[in-house]
Parts: sequence; C-alpha cells; structure tokens
Amino acid sequence: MSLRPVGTVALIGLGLIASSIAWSAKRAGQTRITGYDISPEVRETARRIGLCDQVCDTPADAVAEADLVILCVPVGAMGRVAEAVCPYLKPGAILSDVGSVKGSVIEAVTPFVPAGVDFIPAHPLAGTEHSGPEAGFAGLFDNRWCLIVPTQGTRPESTAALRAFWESLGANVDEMDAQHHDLVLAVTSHTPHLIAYTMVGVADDLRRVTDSEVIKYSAAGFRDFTRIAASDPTMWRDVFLSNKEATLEILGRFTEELFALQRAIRQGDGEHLHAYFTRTRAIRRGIIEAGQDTDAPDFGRGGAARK
Ligand SMILES: NC(=O)C1=CN([C@@H]2O[C@H](COP(=O)(O)OP(=O)(O)OC[C@H]3O[C@@H](n4cnc5c(N)ncnc54)[C@H](O)[C@@H]3O)[C@@H](O)[C@H]2O)C=CC1
Ligand SMILES: O=C(O)C(=O)Cc1ccc(O)cc1
Repeated sequence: MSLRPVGTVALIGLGLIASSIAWSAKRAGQTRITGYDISPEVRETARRIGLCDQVCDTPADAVAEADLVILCVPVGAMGRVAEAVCPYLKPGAILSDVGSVKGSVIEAVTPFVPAGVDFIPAHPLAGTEHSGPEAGFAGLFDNRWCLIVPTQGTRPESTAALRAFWESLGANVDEMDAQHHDLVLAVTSHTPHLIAYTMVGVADDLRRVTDSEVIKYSAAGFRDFTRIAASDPTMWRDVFLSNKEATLEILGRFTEELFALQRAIRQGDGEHLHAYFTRTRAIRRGIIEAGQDTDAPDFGRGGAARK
C-alpha cells in the first residue's frame, strides 16, 4: 500500500475497532501507530499490551506527525474529538473515522476540518459485542467490507490511499454516499440490533414466569440475540440517536410486517406464513450462494445436504 508514503497512523479512541486496526496494521508491517484515549485507564492498558508505538496523553501529540488520523470513538463523540484534533493535523493529512453512522458524523466533523486536509469517512462492517483495548484482534477485518464515503473535494489520491490502507488490513473496500450508507445499515445492522435488544428485554421481563429456563433452554436464535444485546450501550445509544430517520423508517416497515404475521397467526392463515417463510429462506440461500456469508461454517458452501 502507499500512504504518501506509508507513515504514521493516529488512532483516537483505543477500543475494539482501534485495537483491531492497530494489530491488523502491525500484521501488515510498515505503519507506525500513535494513539490517544480520553480514559487514563484505557491509555494505561494500551501501553501495557503494546498496542501502539506511542500512546500519547493529549490528542494533539497523537496526531501531530500523522499522515492518517482515524477517529474511533462513539458516533456521538465524533464532533468533540474532531474539534480537539483538527487544529493539530499535519497539512496534507487524511482524516477518517470508523463510525457506524455516516450522515451525522459528516455533519459533526466537517466544520472543524482545516483546508489542506481531506476528510474521508469510513465504516468497517466488522465488529463484535465486546469493547475496549483488549477486545481487538488482527483478523477482524479479513474479508469484511469497509465502506468509504468520499466527501466533496476529496483528492482522488487520498481516497486511493485510504482504500489501500483498509485493504492492507484485510478488508474489501467499496464506496457509497452517506445517505445510502445510513439506510442500508439501518436495514442490515441497526434495526436488527434494536430487535435483539427488545427480544432480550422481553425475556428478562418474563424471568419470574420462566425462572432461568429462558437461558437454560436457549436455542441458537435467542442465544444470538443475547450476544448482540450485550453490545456496548454507549455506542448503540449514539447509533440510534444519530441514524434516527433511517432507523424509524425501517422500524415502521418492520412493525407493519410484524402485524401482518401476527394477524396470519391469529387467523390461522398458514398459507400466508408459509409463503412468507419461503420468500425469506430464498433470500438467505441467495446470500450464501453468492458467497457473501463468511460466517456460515457448513451451510451453503457445499452445504447441499441442508438444501
Ligand atoms: N463495536 C463494533 O462492533 C463496531 C463499532 N464501530 C464504530 O466504531 C466506533 C468505536 O467503537 P468501538 O471500538 O466498538 O468502541 P469502544 O467502546 O471499544 O471504544 C471507544 C473508545 O473511545 C474512547 N473515547 C470516548 N470518547 C472519547 C473522546 N472524546 N476522546 C478520546 N477517546 C474517547 C473510549 O474511552 C473508548 O476507549 C464507534 O463509532 C462505532 O459505531 C464500527 C464497526 C463495528
Ligand atoms: O457483532 C455483530 O454482530 C455486529 O453486528 C458488529 C458490528 C456492529 C456495528 C457495526 O457498525 C458493524 C458491525
């Protein structure tokens, strides 16, 4: 990869995503990594585990030499962090982020971006329910998408450099505009997370009735919901407050479909239920046949036995 030349990358916010970037960059070689986190405990942990070449005590020190600065904080903190780092960016540096929402981040960060710096938002579609500097690992982005959202006036060579950086971490890169990104993610990530939070909340409300049976007899579906519902509360609060419009649009559609299924169950309309489930099964199989589910261990790729 060539990052004019491969120099220093500053990571601001040293949690799951930043630590995964740091380990992945180390695996790829070449890059020098500096880092800063608002939490002294996180900075201390980052130093102890050798996450960065240099963990700095101020955002200014972390970004001063950086060719690429990546904001890895919750979406609601992006504006504050941009305000803190932007005055200290090197002329010609690239500023980027990894936030799960793009429209609100662009709105919050852009006013602080100085002339001569390209701000190129990005979003790796990879993560876990864990957070913090010890949660990251080098393979997190392997074969995952990273969506980049070039803003107006971005120099093509800066976009190419950011693309090459993410590719060096193992990701496949695509470009998308912010509004489209936020709608797509509302469907594929944000609303599913909200549904998981709700389902686990419902089970918890019923715990006096079910005692611990819900956990004891959890089939895979509910287990997956509990994993997702264990995700970081600050991060997800910010995601929903920042992607309000698209999430509400998708939730509205979801509720309508849910009511239709509820009515079919009440009315004993098996035909409706069967047709619906047949349609959704075809969607899952289409994803697997297109080779787009890298998590499917045995189903799909050669999994004809289960078709
Ligand atoms: N967790 C996930 O699965 C994914 C998260 N993202 C996005 O990546 C970003 C970071 O998420 P994680 O790494 O999971 O979070 P995390 O909770 O593991 O780490 C965030 C870090 O930011 C620090 N921080 C908060 N405010 C700060 C400030 N003002 N200045 C400096 N540091 C500050 C916190 O102390 C914390 O260490 C979020 O915007 C999230 O939407 C993107 C893809 C996946
Ligand atoms: O852990 C999971 O299942 C995830 O969905 C991880 C994730 C969370 C947030 C993102 O913006 C992207 C990926």
